[in-house]
Amino acid sequence: MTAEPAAAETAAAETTDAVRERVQAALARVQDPEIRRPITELGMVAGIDVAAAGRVTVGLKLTIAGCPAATRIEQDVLSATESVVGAGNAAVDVSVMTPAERTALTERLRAGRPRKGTAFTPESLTRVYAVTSGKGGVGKSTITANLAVALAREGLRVGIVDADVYGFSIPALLGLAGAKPTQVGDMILPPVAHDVKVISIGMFVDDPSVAVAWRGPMLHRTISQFLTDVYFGDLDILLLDLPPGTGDVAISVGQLLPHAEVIVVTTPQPAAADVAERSGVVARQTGQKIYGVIENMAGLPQPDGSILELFGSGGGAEVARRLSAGQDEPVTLLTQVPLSVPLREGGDHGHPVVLAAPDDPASLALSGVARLLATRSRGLAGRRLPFSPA
Ligand SMILES: Nc1ncnc2c1ncn2[C@@H]1O[C@H](COP(=O)(O)OP(=O)(O)OP(=O)(O)O)[C@@H](O)[C@H]1O
Repeated sequence: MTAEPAAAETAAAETTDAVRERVQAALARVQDPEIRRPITELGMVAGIDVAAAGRVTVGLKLTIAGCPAATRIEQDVLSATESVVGAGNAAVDVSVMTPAERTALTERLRAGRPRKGTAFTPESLTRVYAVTSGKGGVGKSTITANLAVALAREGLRVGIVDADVYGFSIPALLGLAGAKPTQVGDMILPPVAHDVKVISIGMFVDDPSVAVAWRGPMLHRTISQFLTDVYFGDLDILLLDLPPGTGDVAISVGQLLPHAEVIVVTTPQPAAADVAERSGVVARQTGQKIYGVIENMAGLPQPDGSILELFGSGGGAEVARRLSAGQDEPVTLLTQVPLSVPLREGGDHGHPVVLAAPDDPASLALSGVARLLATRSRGLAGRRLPFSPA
């Protein structure tokens, strides 16, 4: 009988194809941790070889040699393959993309956007908030980091641009101290922490005193590059941590992101209201809208239930009141974040308080603002309307 071997061969071939298909489906669930897209969409699966004995070897192409996420991706590919063919029956053959493959990847990620364009145009669906303060040390970076993480926890796609040239503390606040972005061709992949994509001036300078000496044009170029060359993908919300005060960065952000809305952080000290108000006024002069004020370091709850107003009271409401003067829409005081030891500790350990201690009063205040931002629609600020005046 000749029919039997032929049928057996067909069955074996079908099995091979079926195994390959199932492995392919399993690999489609493996994400590149930096790009956050399935590796199958990124051209990172070079092949799936199913040997006669059912052993499967997956060819994995890393974007660059020494890719920081290499071990994790390789392990995820192995686990995904083993979930189909069983432990011990899978192997991963790792290589690196050729320059041409890398270019194809970056083109695909740019999705037709011109090489030098930013994804964050006024027409884009990403809401942009610039967090600013009149002076340093009022907790602006801590608030930015916690808002970002709380927004990501709400299921939003969130990125942070840390443009605080004098105190780029966002990486450390999110547990990314020392992290460096991966460069794929002319594209920069931002490190990810707690589901938030982060890019910071601090990731590009080894000596912090170097960046502090940067002046307007250099700062402008750097922020512009962050907005064009960094692959954030489709974001729901981009937060910018601005340097305190009213300097060059605020002006650059006004030019590069005219639709950004500003959140002013201040302390309860009425004496700090002047400088906080000024930072808002400058933002407004550069064409941005002020969304609201956050008062940080409000009263410290005491064991007996009383509140110790270490930094006085009323500063946040005062700044909101002054910034509302002459405006059609009042600027609101979004929340008062109390002084909190867990908040400070969370920052020191790179584990934001909204995750580490979600029931802490500071977490509740910040999560409340995050929910507010999460449910706001993009609005029309800075957006070109689809008609022109007659
Ligand atoms: N509500 C709070 N309770 C306790 N500590 C706080 C609170 N907010 C901020 N801090 C602490 O205050 C210090 C300054 O905070 P942070 O670095 O966020 O300020 P900043 O305004 O971003 O400063 P700069 O602009 O100078 O970088 C940090 O040690 C932080 O942990």
